Amino acid sequence: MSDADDDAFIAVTDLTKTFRVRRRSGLLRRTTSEVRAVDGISFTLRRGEMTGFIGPNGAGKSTTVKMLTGILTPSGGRLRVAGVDPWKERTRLVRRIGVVFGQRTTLWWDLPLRDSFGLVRRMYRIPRDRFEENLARCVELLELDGLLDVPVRQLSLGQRMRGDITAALLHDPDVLYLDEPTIGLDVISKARVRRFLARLNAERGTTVLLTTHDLSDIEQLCERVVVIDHGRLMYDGALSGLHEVGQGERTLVVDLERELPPVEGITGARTVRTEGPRQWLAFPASASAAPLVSQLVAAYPVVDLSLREPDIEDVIARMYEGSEGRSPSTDSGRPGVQPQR
Ligand SMILES: Nc1ncnc2c1ncn2[C@@H]1O[C@H](COP(=O)(O)OP(=O)(O)OP(=O)(O)O)[C@@H](O)[C@H]1O
Repeated sequence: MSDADDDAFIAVTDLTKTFRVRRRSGLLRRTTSEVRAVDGISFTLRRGEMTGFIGPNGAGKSTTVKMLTGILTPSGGRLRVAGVDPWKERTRLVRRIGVVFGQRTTLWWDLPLRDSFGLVRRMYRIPRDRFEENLARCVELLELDGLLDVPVRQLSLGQRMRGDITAALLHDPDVLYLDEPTIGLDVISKARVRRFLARLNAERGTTVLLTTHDLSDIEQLCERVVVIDHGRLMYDGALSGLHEVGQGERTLVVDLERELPPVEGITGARTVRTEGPRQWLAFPASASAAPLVSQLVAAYPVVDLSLREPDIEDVIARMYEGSEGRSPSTDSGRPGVQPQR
């Protein structure tokens, strides 16, 4: 049996990363301090799992992904990705992983997409037939037809993102790290990218670690979510459990015919804000909106309605409230607020 068949395809154990930062203090003096970007996190991913990796800005997500890809060396702990130590065997690992950063492209700005892909083929020494087959598949599923001869600089954000995803997959990686793959995309482009990723995971069994601030990316793609903050593991479990732990709330935004006192008497909801004829009603994320809507429409002159999902920052903030007074991590490395997997 190869290491790739092991249950823990990616194993992160007590992983730590500290950076030494030099700061000017006063006119001439400089002081050195330490930033603990990743502070003893542990989790494992099985082969073929698609997992959300989330946390607020500065939580340590990128630093963790950089260690998983071998770009950064850990300060402590252990790491295995597809049986390989990323930092020590980076060149071996590179063939097994693909990386997509939503905020910057790995494509050549002045070259048409086709030429960028050709360079990727040479870099990874991908056999011609394998390359052609993978490219044709991505072009079809990501709807890149007609864009292959366009220079990258002329592509829209959504088109460029689909190009980046293709470039990351041409060498058939076993693991794909995606960092904000839907950031700035319109609804249609987002849907296209999500559909593609779901299919990739289902058909090819690609192990995917998805970093995003968009909770609906996670909702549509991942059953499991790993949350970190201040470099520490806050939660590892089902997305539904995260809502429960974080007591996530959804909001119904209601436009009434005219300005009225705060809406009341709607079972399971409470009015949290009013602004002219518009009112915001919060209710538990796990509850259905349908009964609230019927009660509202029966009792109030409703002109329009829309639903707002909780965002990741909200949910994490609530996790903190829920675990107030407790350390984010228990001795086992699992947080007090974390459910069992
Ligand atoms: N090269 C570096 N030198 C010093 N500090 C760093 C370095 N890289 C990251 N940090 C610090 O480490 C912490 C974690 O940063 P990281 O980029 O991993 O967070 P993140 O969760 O990816 O945030 P974001 O969502 O904003 O991208 C932050 O405090 C950041 O300032």
